[in-house]
Amino acid sequence: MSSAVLVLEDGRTFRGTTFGATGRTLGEAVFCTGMTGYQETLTDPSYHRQIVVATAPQIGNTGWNQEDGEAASAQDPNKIWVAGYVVRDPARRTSSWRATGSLQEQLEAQSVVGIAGIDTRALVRHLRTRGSMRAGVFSGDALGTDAEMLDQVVGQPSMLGADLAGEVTTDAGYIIEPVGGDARFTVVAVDLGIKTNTPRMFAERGIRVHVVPSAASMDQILELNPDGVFLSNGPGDPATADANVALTREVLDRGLPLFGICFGNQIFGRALGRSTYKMKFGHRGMNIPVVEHTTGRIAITAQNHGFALEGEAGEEFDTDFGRARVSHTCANDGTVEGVELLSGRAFSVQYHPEAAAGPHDAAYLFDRFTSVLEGVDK
Ligand SMILES: NC(=O)CC[C@H](N)C(=O)O
Repeated sequence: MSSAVLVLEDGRTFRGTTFGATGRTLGEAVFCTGMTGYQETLTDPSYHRQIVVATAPQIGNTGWNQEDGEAASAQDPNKIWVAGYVVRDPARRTSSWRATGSLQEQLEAQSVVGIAGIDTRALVRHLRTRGSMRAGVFSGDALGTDAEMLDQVVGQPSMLGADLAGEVTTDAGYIIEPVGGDARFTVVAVDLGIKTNTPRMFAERGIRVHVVPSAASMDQILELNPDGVFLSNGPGDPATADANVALTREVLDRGLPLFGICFGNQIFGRALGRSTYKMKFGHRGMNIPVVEHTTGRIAITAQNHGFALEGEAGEEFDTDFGRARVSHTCANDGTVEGVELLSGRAFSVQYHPEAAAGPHDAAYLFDRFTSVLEGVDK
């Protein structure tokens, strides 16, 4: 272990030791409050270009396994997408019957630069006060004077305006067949950074999923004869996703059922005429309470987002596709967590009903979408 330093764009530095690979990494510093599920977090494509800070003080005790990778579209579902990892106290020993190695070994093998041994509580309080910001982790030959390192940190592009879905999407379309044979329905999932568990949630409900690249055209989608369309989660600024918004508008024009999550919620909202904005520090974790306004029910949800749709709790509005409403908001800060057409044919949420990792409170949304498919005459 040698020394490493985390440099934030406002000039604050945290000195610690190397964790994983040695070298340099740049990205947006964000914090995740999950107590578990670090393997799923590290492999989630939505974290592309972000340096993730774990608020849980000890990380790595269950090592690394061959089952929990969420990087669906990479050659290896265990591909680590985060730009860097910041922890306080790495586990010195791996303890899980599923583990095939340690977290440290995996970070090194995939050349992911991290830092350990810093006061992550002070860092998270700083990010909560000042907001997520550009950062860098430096160690080994990459170490320089504070001024030299800060120059590199502020020289990188901001997450605002970053168009990243094309960097994480699948190169070619692929199919996930339903569990137990015959498909009741076919859904085309637009891969903006889709996680491994999402097609599984459809497959468990008798749905065949065609996962298509983020740049798929409406014609390519229609050739697959879908009963509905799904918009996945993904990295970057939703304000850049104009092509996906245009595609969504075509899907809605045709009256095809639509379901979106996270980035997909932002794109659906934009297709309904709403705009998005960058949040101060976003929502990342597995314990975020969301209110559903039609039922008053609260779900504890898994989340990972830094942008949000404009809107108010329960608000109804006119769109080119009929009347719509803000269906869900966050119980912590009132931000929009879901929108839907009043017709019920299209809806989306800002969180992760597929969990992986996280609570399963919101899994019923996959059942709701299946009911929408059941009700549609093709
Ligand atoms: N998980 C996601 O889909 C994130 C969406 C978007 N990149 C955001 O940060 O808000």
